[in-house]
Amino acid sequence: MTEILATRELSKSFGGLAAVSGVSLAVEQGQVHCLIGPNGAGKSTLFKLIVGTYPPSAGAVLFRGEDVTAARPFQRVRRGMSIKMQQPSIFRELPVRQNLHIALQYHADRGQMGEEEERLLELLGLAAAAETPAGTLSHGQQQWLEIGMALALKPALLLLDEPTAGLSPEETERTGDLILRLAREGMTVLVVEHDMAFVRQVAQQVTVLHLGRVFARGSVAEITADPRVAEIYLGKGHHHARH
Ligand SMILES: Nc1ncnc2c1ncn2[C@@H]1O[C@H](COP(=O)(O)OP(=O)(O)OP(=O)(O)O)[C@@H](O)[C@H]1O
Repeated sequence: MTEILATRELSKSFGGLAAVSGVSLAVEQGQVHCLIGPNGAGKSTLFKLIVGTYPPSAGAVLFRGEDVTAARPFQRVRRGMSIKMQQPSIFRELPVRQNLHIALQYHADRGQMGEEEERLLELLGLAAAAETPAGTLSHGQQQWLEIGMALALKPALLLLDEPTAGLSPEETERTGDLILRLAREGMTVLVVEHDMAFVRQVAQQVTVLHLGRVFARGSVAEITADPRVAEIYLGKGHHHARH
């Protein structure tokens, strides 16, 4: 197995607070890797360190064998990271197809754009909504469109920050189906997620963060059987895993 992404002893402090401390994480090529943990565990901060939103206080980020710790977000994207953040980035007034068209301009060659649009529309389950303004789609459909725009960049690694936030259980399961389909096609995916049903559906590897550190790692079966993991979710002062 080859690592596509690794962090080495990565840390980030805000003032006196160590949001992420000494996190070493390895994402294997072709796997769906989920990053979980109770509220405040440091998941979003770690994600932002990986994509380059924040510089780390210490440690390194390695992507496809290169040290990208000092690389800007757009440089990481150019090297093959594609990111769906929580904040929407679709063009709401434009039809779904046009959104994909814009995202594809960076990668698809002109002759293939139409074909790629159709492939993505079908993959996302949005073929019937192709001419609908993106802003009028359901929340779930908007999330899928966002994933499609990230996919249009033909990434080596797809990074998703809480792709099921605010979705119904049905929409969550469909999102899981989409991720599984991408995984079967060989995509590597790193997902920050709260929803354990979704994690069970998609994850091959799970890393549990707690208080900024790696608390546990393993397969879904190993993580869900670990009583220490259950304890941190139920611990006083923490919220339960959502849903
Ligand atoms: N920009 C910031 N400035 C100061 N403190 C921050 C900042 N971002 C995060 N923190 C703090 O760092 C810790 C980790 O937060 P982070 O958002 O990474 O956790 P999380 O696991 O993503 O939580 P959630 O599940 O609630 O999204 C928290 O104590 C948070 O308050």
